[in-house]
Amino acid sequence: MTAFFPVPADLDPADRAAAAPAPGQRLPGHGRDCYGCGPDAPHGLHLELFAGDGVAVTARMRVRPRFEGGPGTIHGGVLASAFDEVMGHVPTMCGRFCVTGHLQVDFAAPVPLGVDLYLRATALGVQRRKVFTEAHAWIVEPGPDGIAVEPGASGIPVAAAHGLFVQIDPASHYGAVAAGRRSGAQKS
Ligand SMILES: CCCCCCCC/C=C\CCCCCCCC(=O)SCCNC(=O)CCNC(=O)[C@H](O)C(C)(C)COP(=O)(O)OP(=O)(O)OC[C@H]1O[C@@H](n2cnc3c(N)ncnc32)[C@H](O)[C@@H]1OP(=O)(O)O
Repeated sequence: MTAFFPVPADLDPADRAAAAPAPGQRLPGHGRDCYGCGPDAPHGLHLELFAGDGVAVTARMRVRPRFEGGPGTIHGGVLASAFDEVMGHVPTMCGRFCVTGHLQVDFAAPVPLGVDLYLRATALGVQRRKVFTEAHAWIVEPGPDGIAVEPGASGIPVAAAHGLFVQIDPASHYGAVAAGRRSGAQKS
């Protein structure tokens, strides 16, 4: 799979925060209405997120009919959103809250509707407020509970992604957004 993503040579290592959830622990997500991870988002992805080893986050997702792009296949933007969400949680494993500055996806194979996807995202390193990430997605067999588990040898790699996430202070960042909304922007 070809990818063009400039990664600075002088990144600092991304250290796992002492308070990060243990590997395998379900992550709570960050908002019930979040398009990516919120259980109450009616059209959302309903990603289930888990802490991985080191500074890694994994996710599983069923490709619902409402995610269609080309006939019978996932919309590329939906897969990009899934990568955004799983990589967006990686900085939290380092105790940082970040927003997406740059997101890049390489699509390697079509993803049929109805399959289960497994995603894994890791940190490549940090530089000041920037956290560089990469992620991969596989089609996997459903697990015992009916949804995807870690890909074994039978996992089919379908896409990869890179991201640059920028650390913010949530109160001031979202406070400024809310102030802008009150001053006239409409939420539809
Ligand atoms: C209230 C409750 C909170 C509760 C929290 C609970 C925990 C939850 C846990 C986890 C959840 C996370 C899951 C989320 C998943 C989804 C994430 C999304 O989809 S986020 C939506 C899309 N993204 C945006 O809307 C950003 C919009 N952009 C901005 O706001 C700004 O541009 C921002 C913050 C990204 C940067 O602005 P500046 O003014 O603060 O900083 P500057 O100086 O411009 O950039 C800092 C560094 O980053 C580089 N940079 C910034 N943008 C870049 C870009 N696009 N490409 C390359 N470099 C970039 C700059 O060159 C600079 O680098 P140098 O340190 O100087 O080397």
